[in-house]
Amino acid sequence: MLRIAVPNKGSLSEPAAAMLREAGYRQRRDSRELVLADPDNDVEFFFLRPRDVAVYVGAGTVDAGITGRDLLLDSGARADEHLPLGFAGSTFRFAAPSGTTTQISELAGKRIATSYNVLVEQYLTSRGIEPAGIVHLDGAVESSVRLGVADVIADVVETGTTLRAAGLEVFGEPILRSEAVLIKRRGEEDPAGLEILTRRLQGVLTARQYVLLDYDVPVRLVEQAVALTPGLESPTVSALHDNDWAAVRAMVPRRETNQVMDALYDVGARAILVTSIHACRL
Ligand SMILES: Nc1ncnc2c1ncn2[C@@H]1O[C@H](COP(=O)(O)OP(=O)(O)OP(=O)(O)O)[C@@H](O)[C@H]1O
Ligand SMILES: O=P(O)(O)OC[C@H]1O[C@H](OP(=O)(O)OP(=O)(O)O)[C@H](O)[C@@H]1O
Ligand SMILES: [Mg+2]
Repeated sequence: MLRIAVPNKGSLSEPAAAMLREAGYRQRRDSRELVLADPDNDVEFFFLRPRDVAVYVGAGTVDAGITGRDLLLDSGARADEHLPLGFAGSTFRFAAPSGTTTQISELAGKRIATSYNVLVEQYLTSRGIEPAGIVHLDGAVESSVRLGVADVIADVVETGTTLRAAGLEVFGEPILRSEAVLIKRRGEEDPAGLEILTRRLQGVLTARQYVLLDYDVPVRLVEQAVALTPGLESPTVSALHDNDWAAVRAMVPRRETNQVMDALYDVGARAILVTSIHACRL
């Protein structure tokens, strides 16, 4: 049985469960369940704190896990990213009271509050910057400056709403771009079953990122139309009862759907239909 660690709480928990469910796995009904066996799929899920997932994977007591790239790198665990999962996207950034700090070099001699000490220390060391100290906090890091325990913070930023509410402003380049990732133990052969899990999750990613586009187009315009919808390998072109027309089917990136439909219509395609993909194996 493949043993998989999954976040039990926080921003990663719900979307991770949703993705696994879409990939055909059982997921817990009660958020207090700690372990869940899915014998039909030969896997077992362990619901752990998001920050601890990499620790268990690194120790080899579970075979794989879902966590954030930022948490993985901050953990220092002997675990590596295997597949980015496309949700819980965020950046990890420095921020300070609006208008007070504009450059990374100004961090020298400052007190920096964060929940991600390792990420911050590695970043500063690589640039030869010595802060006055790093204050470790568990959360609500944005409040630390107002409450006087730090001069600047380094924290997860998604929309920036929390920073603005605290009167803070980002400065410098992002320290890291993070998202949820599937991780495995470093330097070991892939455990049995990891390939199937990976292929299933890739199937969900593809189903989320692409739609299926069908349209009819006059035969003389097929080349012009398929240039707009090249598909992944090559689009399917089928004959229609009317010999002057052809039917085309191709996968199209979901976010480009409407632009592609407009362009196809301009070329002369008609009966343009969009269908969601429920699951796939490429
Ligand atoms: N607002 C957010 N948007 C996207 N990702 C986020 C956000 N907040 C946290 N994350 C990501 O979630 C992971 C941290 O999960 P964790 O559960 O420890 O914190 P949390 O989501 O802040 O939950 P809580 O603080 O309520 O326990 C990190 O990978 C982080 O990048
Ligand atoms: O840029 P935003 O969209 O505002 O999101 C970023 C905030 O979301 C998370 O906080 P969370 O609500 O989990 O609280 P926490 O700080 O206690 O972890 C994160 O730690 C940031 O504070
Ligand atoms: Mg949080």
